[in-house]
Amino acid sequence: MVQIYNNTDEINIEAANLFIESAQKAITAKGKFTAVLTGGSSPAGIYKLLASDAYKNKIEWSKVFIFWGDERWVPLNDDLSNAKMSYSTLLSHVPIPQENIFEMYKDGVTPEDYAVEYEKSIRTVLGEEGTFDLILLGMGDDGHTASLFPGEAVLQEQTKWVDAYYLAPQKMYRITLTAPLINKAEKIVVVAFGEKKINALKEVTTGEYNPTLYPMQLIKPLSGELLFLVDKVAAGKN
Ligand SMILES: O=C(O)C(O)[C@@H](O)[C@H](O)[C@H](O)COP(=O)(O)O
Repeated sequence: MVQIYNNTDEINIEAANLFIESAQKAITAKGKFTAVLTGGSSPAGIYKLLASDAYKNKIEWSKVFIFWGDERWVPLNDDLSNAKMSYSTLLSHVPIPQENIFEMYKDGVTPEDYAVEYEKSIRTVLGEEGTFDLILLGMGDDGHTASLFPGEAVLQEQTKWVDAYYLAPQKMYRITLTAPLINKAEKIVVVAFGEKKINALKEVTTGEYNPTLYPMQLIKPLSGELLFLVDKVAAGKN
């Protein structure tokens, strides 16, 4: 479902509310909340809101487990690191135990080996079903999501939950959750705003099925819910 908002602030409030709602529901039902954060620039406003006094006290952070949808294979103090951005805007400001945070990068190992290790961590926390309570995703101007980029072999992956590969156009390794794992989630929230997203959003939501070109089309939850929170600019209504 695509929900259209007037501006980014409204999207941030809705996404933060959905995060709180999912967290409270999961913690009441099973004593823990498993969430996946997205990288890119779009979620910073959501994270800052969640870290604000009005929001952060609504969550029992000791029962929250944080993973990422994807990561650029760079050290945690690099400005390109999705984890670095998530710490500076959210995780450093809330009382979450460090052992509940699963960064998608580790010094001294190869990205491929770490993908295997990361999948093990997911299985340990989530069990063999691999159902995250909430996955936040962004969408690139080209229709990629997480590090599922157009034309890359990772789009074909059916077995692995986590994969790592060299993304030649960006000259860097990427590590990413795969579509089959993402699709097991209870709720998937995609955030997209601004003019640059107009074409991708249109192709992904109303165009022909061509996930090689628009990988976001691979995101089709098995039994969960998929929500696009977009502004009217991205929706082409301005
Ligand atoms: O690390 C990344 O690059 C991502 O997680 C990526 O999939 C991102 O979400 C989109 O590229 C949208 O990025 P923006 O939010 O910056 O538009």
